[in-house]
Amino acid sequence: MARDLHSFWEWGRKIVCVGRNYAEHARELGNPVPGAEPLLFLKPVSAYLRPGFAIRPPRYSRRLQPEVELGLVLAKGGSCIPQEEAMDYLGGYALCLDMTARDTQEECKREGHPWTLAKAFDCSCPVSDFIPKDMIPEPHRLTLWLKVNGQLRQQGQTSQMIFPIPYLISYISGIMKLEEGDLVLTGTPAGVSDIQEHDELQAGIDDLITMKFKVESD
Ligand SMILES: O=C([O-])CC(=O)C(=O)O
Ligand SMILES: [Mg+2]
Repeated sequence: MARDLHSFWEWGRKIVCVGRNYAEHARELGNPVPGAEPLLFLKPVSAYLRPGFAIRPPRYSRRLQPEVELGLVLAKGGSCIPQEEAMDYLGGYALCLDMTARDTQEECKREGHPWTLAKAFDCSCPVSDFIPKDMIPEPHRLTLWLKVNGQLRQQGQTSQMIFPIPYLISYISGIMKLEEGDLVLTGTPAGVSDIQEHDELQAGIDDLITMKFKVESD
């Protein structure tokens, strides 16, 4: 039986993240722009954080950065989904932050280690309410934005994605089965920057949806 996607973070199965899907962001970190294939990594479902709860930086990082991203919520599962059918597998969207311990990520890159410590810690996936698919008829014509303490830090158009949504669903499902309730983060536009304790983050998709999170450490 189909489950209620409005609470997908409570029962969803996995979070698949796409990296460097906006050329300008890849360049701002001095990374190569992906060639033929997207860059993928995973977050566990324990990374989910809902508005009302504070973002708590991991103890080993001094440079925490939010990345505003469009999330895709799967309504049904499949393997090797053809691009032409990919949108039928989508149930809707969510606004997400891919919280990144940038100093840890730089060390992982230097050492050739996986990004788990940099990307998969508790609180590393703040997520908005579920947005049903029919509320976003043109997902490649959205503006994603992020303000820190009221100041605009990131603003980007989903039209700038290197790999568009149907391609991503098809590509990922050819590697790992996508399941109902899975979330796909589609990468962040340019403008990432450090945040500090007590900062207030506000992110949005145009004026369609917005969410707020405070940064606290204990
Ligand atoms: O850490 C990175 O820059 C890769 C990434 O997640 C993104 O591009 O959204
Ligand atoms: Mg990201």
